[in-house]
Amino acid sequence: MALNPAPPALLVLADGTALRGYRYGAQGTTVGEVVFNTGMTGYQEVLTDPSYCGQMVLFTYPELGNTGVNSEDGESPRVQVQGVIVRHGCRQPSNWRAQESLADYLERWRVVGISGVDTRLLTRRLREQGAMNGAISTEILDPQELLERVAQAPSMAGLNLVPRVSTAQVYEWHTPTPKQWEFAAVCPQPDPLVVVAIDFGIKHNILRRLASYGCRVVVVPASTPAADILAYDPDGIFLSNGPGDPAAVTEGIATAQALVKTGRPLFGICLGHQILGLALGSQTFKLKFGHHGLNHPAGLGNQVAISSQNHGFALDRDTLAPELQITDWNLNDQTVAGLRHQELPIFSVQYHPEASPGPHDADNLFAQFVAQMEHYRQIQRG
Ligand SMILES: NC(=O)CC[C@H](N)C(=O)O
Repeated sequence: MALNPAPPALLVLADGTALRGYRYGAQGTTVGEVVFNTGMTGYQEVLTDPSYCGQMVLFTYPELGNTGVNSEDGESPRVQVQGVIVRHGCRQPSNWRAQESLADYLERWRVVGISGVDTRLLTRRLREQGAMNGAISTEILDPQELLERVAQAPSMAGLNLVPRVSTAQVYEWHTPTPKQWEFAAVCPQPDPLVVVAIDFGIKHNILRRLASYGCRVVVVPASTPAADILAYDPDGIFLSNGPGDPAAVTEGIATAQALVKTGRPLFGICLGHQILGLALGSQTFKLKFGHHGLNHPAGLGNQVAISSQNHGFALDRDTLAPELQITDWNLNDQTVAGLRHQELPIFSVQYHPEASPGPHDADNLFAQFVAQMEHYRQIQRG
């Protein structure tokens, strides 16, 4: 039985590039910043990562959706991306864990996508000119008309998207990484360390790794003042990943400033790393096309970790506060990938140690956070 051909769809970029393809996901029109992701696996994790809020993801891997989607691999309870761009979108998945096809999943979450477009051409354009806004539509099929929609969209620089994705309620997280996927020694704790995680758009796998390392995790909204965080008497505070321009998250930066003064252990990932840097007086800038992939080398000296990355902004190495020491460079472009405070138990990484796209190289950072919290607790309890 022949499958009905998918209905037409149109993609335009802000520079006027227009490509025709087929609907892959929901009907409608969507506008956002287009970024390319070079990962060969993990599309479900990408699509549900709250850090992608406001962005349309162009997958450079040419075949998407083969393993479908399941109820376990989401990094948050919903699809977060603004749109999906693929070369070939599989409509009939085959995998023992598949519960739904990717196209149906996108449609269920009302996310507009396009397949059948030349993703190599688009990637080259974004590499040459930088990430830019774009639109996908299944209903506006005239390039000029769709381009007018793109022109109305705000630029990512200056956008605070954290309120769109942060939790409204405080909750506790208890679920560790499932046994069949666990790869590091887990230390069960009789008197668990208490971590308050500030949710700027937190990924489930960060919460799972903290639980796997024996922590009791209290997740709080991004707008929670420092005094309310300290009311939990946490052994450590975690600053999560999240979407948008870090410099626009002024409330989070002020909270981090207050927390730094307490001397408690702080650990930041991605947006959390940028917020810690900003809190200490450093500045951020927008990268040309960002880092979105699974194999970015990060390191210093002869130590290199293969890391998963997803960010469009970075801390400016020339404005780093003097008390911050660089622990990792992104070895592709020499941007700052990791920091440690010289005196206080504070450290952060621009990459994602919780992601395990094959390598688990950076998972030991969670052990490092735990060691700092244990040390802090010992000192406090004398
Ligand atoms: N994954 C993240 O936390 C991304 C941080 C920030 N939104 C950036 O694009 O740089």
